[in-house]
Amino acid sequence: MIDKLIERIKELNNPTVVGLDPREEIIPEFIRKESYRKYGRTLKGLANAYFKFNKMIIDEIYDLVPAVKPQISMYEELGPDGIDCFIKTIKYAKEKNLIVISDIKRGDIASTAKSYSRGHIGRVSVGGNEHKVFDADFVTINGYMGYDAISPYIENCKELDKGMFVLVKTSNPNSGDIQDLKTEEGRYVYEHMGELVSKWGEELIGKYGFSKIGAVVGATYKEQGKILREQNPNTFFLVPGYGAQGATAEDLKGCFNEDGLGALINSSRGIIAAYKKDEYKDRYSEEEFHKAAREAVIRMRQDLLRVL
Ligand SMILES: O=C(O)c1cc(=O)[nH]c(=O)n1[C@@H]1O[C@H](COP(=O)(O)O)[C@@H](O)[C@H]1O
Repeated sequence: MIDKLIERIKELNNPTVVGLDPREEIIPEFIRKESYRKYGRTLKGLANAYFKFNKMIIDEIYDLVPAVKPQISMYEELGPDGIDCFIKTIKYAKEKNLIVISDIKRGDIASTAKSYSRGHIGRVSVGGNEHKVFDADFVTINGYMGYDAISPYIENCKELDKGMFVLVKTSNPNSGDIQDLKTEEGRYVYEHMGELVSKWGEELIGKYGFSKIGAVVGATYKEQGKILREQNPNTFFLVPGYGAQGATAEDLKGCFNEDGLGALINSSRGIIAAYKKDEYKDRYSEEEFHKAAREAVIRMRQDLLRVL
């Protein structure tokens, strides 16, 4: 799947992934009203609104970007209806030939991780009957519990051609609380985690020289991105932080190698809530939120290609 992702990035000349992180406050009123009329102001009503929102965004950007990244928290908090919307969103995105990164950031002991892996990128067996549940192409994983917390996903990555992105240097303001501590050898913890991820992925390297096991490297940490890129030539980066978190194209340039590969840049609020921003408000109505999202994708691509 990492090879397919790289091929799609090359075909579209666009290393962008759109984060599908719906929140009630960014769903346009016409979608909320219609859904609440049908299902009431209920969790089901909001989950239905999320799917309508996601579908309109996907229909507007599927020809421009290689991937989407639904963040499971926004769906989980709505309970079963939210999970149903998450599953329907993944399914619809894949029907539109989009690669799906399920942002689940799971981390647990091997026996538990096995269930996460089976549900999200594997198959669940019921009386010998194999079921695909979430069926994402990639998942995000927290590997700070060590190798046994990620090893159960490797089997599915190998057998079912899936992938994962392991947290290495996260984009949040306090990532340094742990990730910037120094090891006995005098390296930063994030460097050590980067090296572990490289090692964990060395058996899964595809034809473009990148492993199915990638790393999450925040665009908000320019120097660290450059260091990690140099230290881990076979590790593909999922790079959040652009746009809403303040990172710019210059900040993330170091995440790419000299061939302009090696990173997939995420933007969630910057794309799906573009219509609420001043530079879009006067040209797009709420009903045209998906058109604003398309323009935001086009502008992001131009911004990225400017530095590549
Ligand atoms: O795993 C992630 O995707 C992730 C890692 C990280 O270090 N920082 C980070 O922001 N993310 C996710 O990337 C998305 C960023 O959203 P925006 O800030 O709206 O573009 C959210 O879904 C976050 O959960």
